[in-house]
Amino acid sequence: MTRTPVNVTVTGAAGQIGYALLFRIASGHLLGADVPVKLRLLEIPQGLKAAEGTAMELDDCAFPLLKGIDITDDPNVGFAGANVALLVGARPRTKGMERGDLLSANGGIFKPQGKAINDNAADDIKVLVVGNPANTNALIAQAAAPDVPAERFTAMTRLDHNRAISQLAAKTGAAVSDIKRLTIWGNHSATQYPDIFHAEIAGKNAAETVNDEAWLADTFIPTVAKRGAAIIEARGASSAASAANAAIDHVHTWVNGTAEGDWTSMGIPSDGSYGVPEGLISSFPVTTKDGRYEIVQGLDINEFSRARIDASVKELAEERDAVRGLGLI
Ligand SMILES: NC(=O)C1=CN([C@@H]2O[C@H](COP(=O)(O)OP(=O)(O)OC[C@H]3O[C@@H](n4cnc5c(N)ncnc54)[C@H](O)[C@@H]3O)[C@@H](O)[C@H]2O)C=CC1
Ligand SMILES: O=C([O-])CC(=O)C(=O)O
Repeated sequence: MTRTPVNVTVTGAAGQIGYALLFRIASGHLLGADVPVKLRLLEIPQGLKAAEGTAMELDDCAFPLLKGIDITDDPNVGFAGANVALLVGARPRTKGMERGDLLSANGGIFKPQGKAINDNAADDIKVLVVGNPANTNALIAQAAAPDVPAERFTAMTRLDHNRAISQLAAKTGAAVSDIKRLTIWGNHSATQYPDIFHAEIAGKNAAETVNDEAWLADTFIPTVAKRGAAIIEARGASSAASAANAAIDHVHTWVNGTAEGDWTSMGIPSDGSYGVPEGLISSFPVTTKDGRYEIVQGLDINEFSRARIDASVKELAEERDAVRGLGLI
C-alpha cells in the first residue's frame, strides 16, 4: 500500500541545524524507514537562496522517501497542511549571552508562526520548538494558536537528556543503552535540572550506583546545564549536529513511542503535575504511545531535586511574565 506522505515543515532551514537535520528527515530517521515525507522549508528572504542550495543537495541524494520540497518565506504557505513542524529558525546566542537574552530578539518570530500554524496546519499537527529560548518561544507560539490543542506545542530538552546520559555513562563506565529513566526538569537553560534519582543503570538505581553527591552537584549538573555554552566556546558556534539529532529523537519518540520501562524528557505545557504551574512549558519525564505523551506520575521528589526544579520553574515563570509584558502572549 502506498502511504500518503507526511508534511514536515522546517523553519530556519538554511541554518546550521537545518543543514544537519533535513537529510536525516529525508532519509527516514524522523518518522520511520517506511514513511514518505514532503519537506517545506521556511526561511526569511535572505535565507532563501541558501535553502535552495540545500534543496538541490537533497535532490542529489535521491532519497526514496522524499516526495517533494517546497521553499518559501511566507509562514502561511510554509505551514499549510503541516503534520509536523520543527521551529528551528531563530537567532542563536553567541559568546557571553544567556539564552534568555534572546527573548525579545526571537519572540517576534514565534507569534506570527504560531498564528500561521493555527490557520494553516493539518489537524494532527505536532510542533517542536528548537529555537531559543525554546520553552518560552513554544509558549508564545502556542498562545497564538488557540484552535490547536495546547499539548501539541513542545520544546526541546532532548539534547540535555542525551547529554546527561552521555555524562553518566562516562562517569560509571556503563553503556549509554543501559541508562534509562533519566529526567530533565524545567527550562532548557542553565537552571535546568538533570535528575538521576529515578534513573537506572543496567537496572540499578543510578544515584545509588554513583553514590557521590558532590559529583552530582558540582560536576554532573553544571556540565549538562552549561554544555551549550561549552560547545559555543569550543566550536565558536552553537551546537548543530547534536541539536539536530536531538530534534530527530524528540519527534521520533513522540510519534513512535518510548520503550517499555523507559521514559524521555520533553518540554510540554504543564498540567500542574509536580507543582509546576499549569500552562508553563516545562520539561518533564514522559512516556509516549500512539503519538501522545503522558507525564510519568508518582515520582518521589527529594529535597535536593525539589529546590532545583523550583528554581528552574521560577525562571520559566519570569520568562512568561517578560513575554507577557512585551505583548507576545
Ligand atoms: N533547544 C535546544 O536544545 C537548542 C536550540 N538551539 C537554537 O536553535 C536555533 C537555530 O540555531 P542554528 O541553526 O545554529 O542558527 P543559524 O543562525 O545557523 O540558523 C538560523 C536560521 O534561521 C533563519 N531564520 C531566522 N528567522 C527566521 C524566521 N522568522 N523564519 C524562518 N527562518 C528564520 C535564519 O535565516 C537562519 O538561516 C537558535 O535559536 C539556537 O539557539 C541550538 C541548539 C540546541
Ligand atoms: O546553548 C545554546 O545557545 C545552544 C543550545 O541551546 C544548546 O547547545 O543547548
